[in-house]
Amino acid sequence: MPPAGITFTGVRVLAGERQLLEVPDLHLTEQRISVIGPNGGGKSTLLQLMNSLIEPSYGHVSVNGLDTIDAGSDVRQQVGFVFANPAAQLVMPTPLEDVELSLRGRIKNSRERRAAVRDCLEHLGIADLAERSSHEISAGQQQLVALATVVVLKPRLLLLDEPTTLLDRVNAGRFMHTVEQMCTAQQIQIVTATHDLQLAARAQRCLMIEDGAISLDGAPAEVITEYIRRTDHASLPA
Ligand SMILES: Nc1ncnc2c1ncn2[C@@H]1O[C@H](COP(=O)(O)OP(=O)(O)OP(=O)(O)O)[C@@H](O)[C@H]1O
Repeated sequence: MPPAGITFTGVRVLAGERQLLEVPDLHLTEQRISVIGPNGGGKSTLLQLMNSLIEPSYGHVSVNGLDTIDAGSDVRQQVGFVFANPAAQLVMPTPLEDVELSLRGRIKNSRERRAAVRDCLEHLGIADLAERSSHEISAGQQQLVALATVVVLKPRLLLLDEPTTLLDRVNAGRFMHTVEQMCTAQQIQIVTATHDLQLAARAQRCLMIEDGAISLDGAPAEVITEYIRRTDHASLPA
């Protein structure tokens, strides 16, 4: 059995001469991890390294024992990515067709494929949306459909990059509750980058990233308290 979790070893990401992120040594095995920190700190860069959307300039990232460069396509099969804006992930007229599109390469038989789609929508509590217009459903519903297009592929790791930015508090809470229930049931690891500190507090481990480095790493309550302390101070007018 390959080692579970995500490992960073001697990782540096450069854009030209500029260093965007440095992660010398990190091993993430907790089921729910949150990543917080100021704009431009490097949260999205960290997530994108985990599904080989970005390759490290130095060092290695591995997911469940697979190197993200040497085994990039295998890693992408294990990793699902949900972005802030669901509209970027929904391209078909209806949720049913969008989720089915994800499965085209996996299940050739159309009846089996439809059944798998309906099953997934059912699990996420959005079966009633299957044939609605994707453009007419609410932002919260669209985000659940975007999630469905990813989880129908049964990833082992789910990366959420500011997934509740466009949602109100009630829908944000519902969305994360659905994600957490499903991921716990299916043993999917979740890494969530977010500015929503209530959401970040729901994780088992929290990383704070600023200026391209992990500055705090530990229990969410402690990391978040320290983040608030530092930023309260910084946000006071001179
Ligand atoms: N393709 C790129 N080329 C050059 N620089 C980039 C690129 N992508 C991101 N950066 C820079 O890398 C740094 C980290 O950006 P990143 O998007 O990871 O931060 P973030 O913490 O997710 O920010 P935010 O909270 O604003 O989404 C920023 O300085 C950004 O300008």
